[in-house]
Amino acid sequence: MRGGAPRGVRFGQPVQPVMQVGKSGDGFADLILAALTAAWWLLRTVAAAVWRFPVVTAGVAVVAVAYVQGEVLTLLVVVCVVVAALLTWWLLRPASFARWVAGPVRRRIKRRSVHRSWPGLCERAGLSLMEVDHRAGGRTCWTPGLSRLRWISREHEVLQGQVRILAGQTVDDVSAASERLASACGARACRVMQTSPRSASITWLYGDPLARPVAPRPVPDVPDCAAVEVGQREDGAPWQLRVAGTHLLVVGVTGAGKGSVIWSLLAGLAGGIRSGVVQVWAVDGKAGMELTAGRALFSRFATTVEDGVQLLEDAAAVMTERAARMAGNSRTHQPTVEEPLLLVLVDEVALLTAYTPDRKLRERAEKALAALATQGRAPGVVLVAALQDPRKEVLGPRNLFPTKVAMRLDEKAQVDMVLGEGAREAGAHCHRIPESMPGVAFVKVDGVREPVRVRASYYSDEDIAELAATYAPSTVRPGVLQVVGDMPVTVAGGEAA
Ligand SMILES: Nc1ncnc2c1ncn2[C@@H]1O[C@H](COP(=O)(O)OP(=O)(O)OP(=O)(O)O)[C@@H](O)[C@H]1O
Repeated sequence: MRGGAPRGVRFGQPVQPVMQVGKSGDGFADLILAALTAAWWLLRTVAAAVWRFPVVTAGVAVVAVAYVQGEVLTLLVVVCVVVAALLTWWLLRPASFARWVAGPVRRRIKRRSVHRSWPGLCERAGLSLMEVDHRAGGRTCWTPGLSRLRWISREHEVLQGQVRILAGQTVDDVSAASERLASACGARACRVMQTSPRSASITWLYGDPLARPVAPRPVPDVPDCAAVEVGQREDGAPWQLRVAGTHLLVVGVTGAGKGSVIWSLLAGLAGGIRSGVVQVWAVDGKAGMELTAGRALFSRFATTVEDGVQLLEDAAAVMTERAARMAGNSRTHQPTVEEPLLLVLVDEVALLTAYTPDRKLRERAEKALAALATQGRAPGVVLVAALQDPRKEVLGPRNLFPTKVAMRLDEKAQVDMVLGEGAREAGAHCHRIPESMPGVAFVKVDGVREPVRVRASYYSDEDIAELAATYAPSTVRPGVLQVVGDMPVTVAGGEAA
């Protein structure tokens, strides 16, 4: 059994002592052995105390030295002066005291307490494995190793470490215990993310950087379509969304903040919209209520179901024509002014599919959406769809969206419906997002096991108006895909062809 014992284990606790004292039958030898054992125990205990409680042991040492030197009074005066100075600081400047004294001390205590209690935590959370040595008659309790424990965000109190999982365990086992690990450590949440087949990063979140609205990000002149910054992640890092070579589905009940994801995305791409490297065709099934404010950013805009379906079919035609041209030459589309990345944005897509009474229109919309979702990625035609109701009969090709954003949802069963099976178990509690936190969501990207909690930047009506006024696409350019009237055409010699 020991041969198969897990490698990389950092904590191993023998539960039953294997070494036995007093079997030699020689009284003097037994005495020496007992004295050596006692000395070894004392040495280990003192070393452990110094290692575990350095401040306390240093304090005891200082008091002992002062006592020996006969300077106890001087020490008392020094201690009183330091305490008085700290008290005055705390009373006069509580914020700077919290920043420079209380915060670091609290974080240090918390980090050490998590590190120290980790073996016990693992045992209570069912993450330990018991190994029985039948020959020696002992048992050893193995717990997953915890290393590199550090605060990755002091401001938001995010503590992260690396867990080396035991042979016979999976990262899912650690994920399943994450809620217990969070409450045992007094954290708001605990997230587990696989980093290699045998290890995972474990993050305890004490503060919540998403508790307050996230301010809009600066608009880059040249957008990075592989990582558009649209908000903040719960670990304090920026939330970046891939746009090129993917499709994005945003789902949430009314008022969940789907609009903020859309506006954040448009703002992140605005530099490209102005230069013409990105083109946005938008459909607002709610008669333009949501998107009209950004009308100037769109090369094409539909506010009725008929126009919306036509727009989707035209986008599918552009996609087919590009794909035919690219066949045999290139497999990835490089956005240029001549052939921009085409973002097809559909707000409340259900109005074109499930809620349209006209069966023919519905079928045309479903066909165009399915074509865009299945073939649009390579030729640079990206579908971004927002939806309130995640049921399959409302939007069929949900699984064809590699990036899914689930905002506040009504029922917990809807979480896996949007993000895929196992997402709720992995911590995506969209049904628990409070109404008071619009813009908060869980994002799941295909190929990444764990959903990530995020909040989109908030754009006020004034921000949107300014965005539209500043970043509207430049006018007609020769040889460029343009929309004239309501039709996409390539303009020759600066005039509509
Ligand atoms: N990221 C955000 N941060 C702070 N507040 C937000 C955010 N997003 C939205 N809100 C607030 O929530 C309200 C509702 O947002 P929004 O209209 O985007 O929701 P929605 O999901 O699009 O709803 P509907 O489906 O009914 O259009 C907004 O008026 C705004 O006040």
